[in-house]
Amino acid sequence: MTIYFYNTREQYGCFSNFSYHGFELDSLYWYTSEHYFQAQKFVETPHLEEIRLAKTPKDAARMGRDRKRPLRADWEQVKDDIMRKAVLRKFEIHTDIREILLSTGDEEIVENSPIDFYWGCGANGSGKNMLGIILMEVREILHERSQQ
Ligand SMILES: Nc1nc(O)c(N)c(N[C@@H]2O[C@H](COP(=O)(O)O)[C@@H](O)[C@H]2O)n1
Repeated sequence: MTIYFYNTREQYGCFSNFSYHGFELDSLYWYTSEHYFQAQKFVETPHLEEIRLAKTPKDAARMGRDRKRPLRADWEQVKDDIMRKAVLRKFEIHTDIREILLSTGDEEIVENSPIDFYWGCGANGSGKNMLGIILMEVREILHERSQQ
């Protein structure tokens, strides 16, 4: 049965990038994977630190999407790998949610976002669901590691 997630307060909310599962990555501490993802839009500029320290993941997303801050030129080419890196780190570090991810077995995982047709499935289910796909990739990596 397909596993849907979106709101951090609902079942499987830990799969959302907005869940408070912090980690160290690139020698810096990140409150959430959303903070990390949004800040990477501005590498080598002061906006990275500004977003890293955003009070909430919602603030980090708002700041990262605000085009008053110039987006790095290669963003479309690198964004999927940046998301992979952040999501893998999050589930490597936090044993409790790693177990939740592994407990989903081979089920399809879908970010049930009514507005996001890239990372989620969008309002009518036709979205790419890239975050769900990345979560399934990370699950596979962690499952293989757990068998070694
Ligand atoms: N909770 C939540 N609210 C939204 O408005 C969203 N769009 C999402 N989806 C997440 O947004 C992040 C990507 O943002 P960009 O638009 O590419 O900057 C990513 O974490 C999606 O999972 N979630």
